[in-house]
This record gives sequence, C-alpha cells and structure tokens, in this order.
Amino acid sequence: MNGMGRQGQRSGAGTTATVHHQRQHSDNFVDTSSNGRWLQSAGLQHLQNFSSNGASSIPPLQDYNFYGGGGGLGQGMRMYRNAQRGFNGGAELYTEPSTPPVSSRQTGERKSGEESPTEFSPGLLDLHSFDTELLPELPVSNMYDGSSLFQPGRGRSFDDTEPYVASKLAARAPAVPENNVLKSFAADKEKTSSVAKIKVVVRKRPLNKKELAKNEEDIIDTHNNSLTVHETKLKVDLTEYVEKHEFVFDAVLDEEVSNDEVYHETVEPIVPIIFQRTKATCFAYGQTGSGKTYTMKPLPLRASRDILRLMQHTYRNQGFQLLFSFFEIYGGKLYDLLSDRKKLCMREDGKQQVCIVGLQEYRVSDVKMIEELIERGNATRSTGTTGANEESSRSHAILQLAVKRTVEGNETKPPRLVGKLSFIDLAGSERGADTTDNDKQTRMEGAEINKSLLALKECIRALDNDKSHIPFRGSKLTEVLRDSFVGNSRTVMISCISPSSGSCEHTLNTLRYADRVKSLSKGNTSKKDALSSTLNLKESIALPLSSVLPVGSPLDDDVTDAWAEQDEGDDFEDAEEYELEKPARRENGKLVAAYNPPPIAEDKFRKPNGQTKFSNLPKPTNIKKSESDDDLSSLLKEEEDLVSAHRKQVEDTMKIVKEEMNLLVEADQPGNQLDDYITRLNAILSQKAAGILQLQNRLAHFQKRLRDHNVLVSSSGY
Ligand SMILES: Nc1ncnc2c1ncn2[C@@H]1O[C@H](COP(=O)(O)OP(=O)(O)OP(=O)(O)O)[C@@H](O)[C@H]1O
Repeated sequence: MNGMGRQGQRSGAGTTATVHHQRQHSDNFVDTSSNGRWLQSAGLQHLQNFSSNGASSIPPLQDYNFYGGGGGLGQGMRMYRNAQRGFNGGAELYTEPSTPPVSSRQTGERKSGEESPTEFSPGLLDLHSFDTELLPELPVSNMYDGSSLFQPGRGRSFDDTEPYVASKLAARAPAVPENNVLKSFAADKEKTSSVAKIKVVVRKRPLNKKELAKNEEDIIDTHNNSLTVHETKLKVDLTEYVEKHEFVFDAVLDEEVSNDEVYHETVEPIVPIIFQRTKATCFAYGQTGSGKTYTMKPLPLRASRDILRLMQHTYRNQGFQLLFSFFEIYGGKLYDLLSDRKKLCMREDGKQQVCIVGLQEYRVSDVKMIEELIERGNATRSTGTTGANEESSRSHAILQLAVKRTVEGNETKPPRLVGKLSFIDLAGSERGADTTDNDKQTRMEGAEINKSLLALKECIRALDNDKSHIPFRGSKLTEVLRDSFVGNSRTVMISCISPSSGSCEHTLNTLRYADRVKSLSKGNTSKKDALSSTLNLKESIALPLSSVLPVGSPLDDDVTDAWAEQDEGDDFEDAEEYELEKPARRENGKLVAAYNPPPIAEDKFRKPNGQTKFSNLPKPTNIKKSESDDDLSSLLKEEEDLVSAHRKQVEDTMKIVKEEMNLLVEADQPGNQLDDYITRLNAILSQKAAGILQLQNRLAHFQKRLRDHNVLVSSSGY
C-alpha cells in the first residue's frame, strides 16, 4: 500500500467518519460540478459517431457433435471423440454434449406422469437443453466413504494431480475436531445450512500501472472483515479534508489475496451442497476494471475440479454428470457464448421452470476441457470502447455448472438436474450511470445494465427477507436466474474494488450496493451480526468437503419437500411487470429497436402538498424492525424513482439538444440569422440544467436523510 501521501493526508485535521448504508448510484448524481460537462458532452455526442464494437467474432466451437448437430450417432461420436483427442492433446477423455439425440431417447420407457424433455420437439423447443426439473429421490448404492475423497484420482480424468483436498485438510485439521467430522453425517443438514444463504465478500485489487503512473493513491485500508475508504473532499473554503467511510462485510480480501484464497472463501463451501439439490449463484459486481473477470475466471475451474472429484470418489458410479454451459445477456437478449453467439430464447415450462431454448450444454469430465470452454466463452463476450475505459464488458456472462444424474437402471432416460452452480461476471456497474459520455447505443446498454443490477439487488433482498414476492421479472438477468433464487439456494456476491483515489466514487457506489445487499439481509444488519455470520462461514469452510455430504442419499426427504413447496408456491402470475422496450443491438450499422424508458412523472415522488415523501420518515427512537424494513424499502423505492427521473431528465434534454442541433444545421444557410436559434437553444439548456440541478439537490437531501435514518436504525440495535 503506498500510504505515504495518503497517510499525510489522512492525518490532516479535517477528518470525518461515516458509517455506510448508502444507496447505489447516489454519488453519480450529486456531483453538481459535472452539470455543464454532461450537457456539453450530450450535445457533442450527437455530432460524434462512436463506433460500437460488437462482439468479436471467433471461429465456431470445434464440433463436439453436440446433439442436433446432424449426422448419425455413430459417426457423430467418432467425430466427437476425434475432436476430443485433438482438444486434449491426445489424451482420451470422456466429454460429451449433454442433449441426447432424439433417436436415443425412449419416451416409451417413461413412467406415467413423469415429465421428460423428450416430450418437446427437439429442434423447436428443446427444453432439455436447460432441464431445471430436479431429480426425484433415488437410492444411492454406495455408502459414503470419507477416505475415498483423498485417494489419488483414478485414470485419466484427473490431469491435475495436485494433492489439493488433502493439503487443505492438513492445513485446516486443527480447526476441525475429528469427532466433528465423524459425527457429521447425522448433522449433514445443519452443516449445509451453516453455509450462509447470502455471503457478501469484497475484493480489493492492487493499484495498476496506469494508476501508479498518475500518482493515484491507495485509499482503502482493510482490517479483517471490514474496510475503510479515505475520501478526499473539499470544504467550502477549498481546503481539503478526508472523510472516512467504514464498511463491514462477511469477508474482505485485500490485494495480497490469491485467487485460490478467493475460492476457499467464496465457492468452496457451496460445492458439496450442489449434490444436495442446491442451486447456488456466485456473482462479481464492480466498476469496469475492478477485477471482476480476473476474480471470476478461475472460480468455475476450481469448482468443477472439486465437483468432478466428488463425482469420481464420494459419488462414484452413481450416475452423476457435470454439464457446462456459458451464455451472456447483452442488451436484454441472450447469446450462447459456446455456439457463435447464437441468439437464445428463454421460456418457462409448465412448472414455471426457466428453460433456455437452444443453449448448448457440454458434458465434461475433465478440467482441461472446462478451461478451454471458459477461454472460448470469454473470448466471445461483447466488449466495447467507452470514454472512460478502453475495453470493457458490457454484458453479463453466465457460466453454469449443472450436476445431473441418470436414473439408476434406466440409463436411456435423460439425466435429471440435481443442483446447479451459476457464475456471473456482471457488466461494469458504472455503466448504469454512464449515460452521457457515449453514443446512443452505449447509453441504452447502460440503462439496461442499470435496470438489471437494480433488479438483481432487489431479488437478493427479497430472497433473504423471505418475501413471498420476488421481483424476478425486473430484468432478463433475474428472470434467467429465477430458478437459482428459489428453494434451497445460496448466493455469494464478490464486490470488486479498485484501491485508487481516482476510482473513489465508483468504489463507494460498489460498496454501498454490497452493503445494501448485506445490511438489509435478515440477521446481518449490525456489525456484530456480520462478524458472527463470518464466523459461521469460516466454520463451514474449515470442514472438509466430504463432511457435509450425506451418508446415504444426497437427496434427502426434507430437501425434496422444500423444493416441491417452492416450486408450487412460487407463482408469479401477478408479479410486477417491468416491461420496457429493450435496447437494440446495432446490426449492420443500424439499431433494430429503440430504447424507450418508462415515463416517470415528477408527481410520483411528490406528495400532493408538494413535499417529498421523505419528510414523513418515522422518528428513529420508535423504530421497530418490521416498520424499519418497510420504511426503508419505500425509501429505497423512492430513491430509485429519483434516479430514474434523473435519467429521464437527462435523456429528455439530450433529445432536445439533438433536435435543436438539427435545426441549427438546417438553419445554417446563407442569409439566415442563427442568433435566434442559438438564443433559444441556450434558454432550453439553462432551463433543463436548472431542473436537473434541482433534482440533484433533492436527491442529495434524500440521501442524507436516508443515511441518517440508516445510522439511527443500526445504532438502535436493528
Ligand atoms: N487482484 C488482482 N491482482 C492483480 N491484477 C488484477 C487483480 N484484479 C484485476 N487485475 C487486473 O486488472 C485488470 C482489469 O481486471 P478485469 O478485466 O478483471 O476487470 P473487470 O472488472 O472484469 O472489467 P470489465 O467490467 O471491463 O470487464 C486486468 O488486467 C487484471 O489482470
């Protein structure tokens, strides 16, 4: 940490500290100094034509003979195996695509009432390609043998023979009394539930070369599971002071922490419970360049290595399969990253399970194969150039590892889903606010990204507060993740932050988003709770993978029931609709659809008497938990309305500026007086700028009230 300059600054007289439970995007809209800048850039923007770089096209994936690819089965399999040999440098591996060819499926063998994906037309609506229906309870032939996990991998499937689990266990052995492990079978469920439903982890990356070259300072101090952001601010008399912002999370990982440690802290505890009908989601959130991809990329690889080990040892010969898929959501649309960015559609089946029609799933049994698929998918992701960042992800990438199982004695039937692990590398979080510095498409993408990030947060909050209504339909992202949010689910959020002073505002926004996810979650509202939650997690991490696995069946009765209940009860017929016109991709230089944000009248956040709603905040002394929850929810809703209204203002203004610019161009004829036009344009701009300034002030006021409210709520023990 290059703390010299900062230390000097921090030791200055003017230092204030705040405890944060703040709102996302807030700071993006209170920087009044940027008014003129954005208006200017809005006008200029329409005169410039930024190229929007679509996805780089990559050669199609090697033909693994995935189903539906044509050709007979025999020939296809030969081609597939040949391809595999090439792919794995000659080593023969067993890796095959998931969806069986129609000819190999025997629908006649189904028991009555049992649904099979083969019922659906294979080409048109191949729901099996994303079979989310869970496997019914099955007897497990082999009893659990804890020692088997530590035996070296047999055969060629494991090319990474690092004594991985054994060394981890050795390192952690003192933390786990032996009898705990032995007694663990009876307490399987307890241990499973000891893996927190939601875990929020922050990862700070080191300063990069650019930041060092600009003499930017590291403004983040980390201590155990908390961190402090030192924000330099200016007083009215222009003297500098440092404001300290403190945050507490389940874990804070500093720049020294390796990707392996990130895995141990985040995904590793979840892996064993994937075999227990759990759907888990791990996502990385943060501004562009904060390290999301760097953090996320190795996680699926490590997770699949552990999953394969469990399949090869603990669950050997029990019909388990690992399936891999990788797709992205870009501008509200789905594209298969392993199939030439083929456009995908999302459907719900009769049980309201999400199915992604046409998504290719690859059956994998080798880490190298997975590595290659990840590389290929990442290379296909949409990237583009913006004013702020040279290259940045503008899509959400979703990589899924599905554990499926064939019904014993009936291998001809398609395998059924047991559990699923989804990894999401989200688009840069600053995109939602990046509505002024780029061309129209980038702004539309920003709006879509903003919408999905807000919806994601709302879903996680609703999920953790056991709300009956979870607003999945808030965005395509949350719709796709619907089945990962219901039932026995786990969520890990990794917030990636840059340490540099230049990124302070974005860093604070990221931390506030993470804080909102965590601090509003049940039982994790105070520092004490956050600490104890961390201890729970540490405890679960300290246990060997095998100790949380069931002794008999991985599919116990209660878990099965829990899923059934959720599936039936999770009816969102009357779910709130957020149907916005989706932003379009630029195709052949043309936009195929326009983004049309929902009109938000200012009245929406104004009371009839002209006062804003926040003037009616409850008195902090009388706050009770449930009331606070509701109050806070409505406050947050209001804030989001304000942010949307702000964006609408900006968009309206841009439209006007553009129209006026066109008038100017038309008027620029010999003999015409341009002065009138320019005066008119100036008047409109001034009027709009005043309106936006007013809105910003209201937003700042609101945020202050919200902060005060939260601080008081926290300190009152809630
Ligand atoms: N913890 C880290 N240690 C070392 N280098 C890192 C770390 N985190 C990120 N980096 C480096 O910082 C750069 C940006 O990281 P990355 O591409 O992961 O950002 P990102 O958040 O995914 O950005 P985008 O949203 O634009 O995709 C990369 O060169 C990466 O190697």
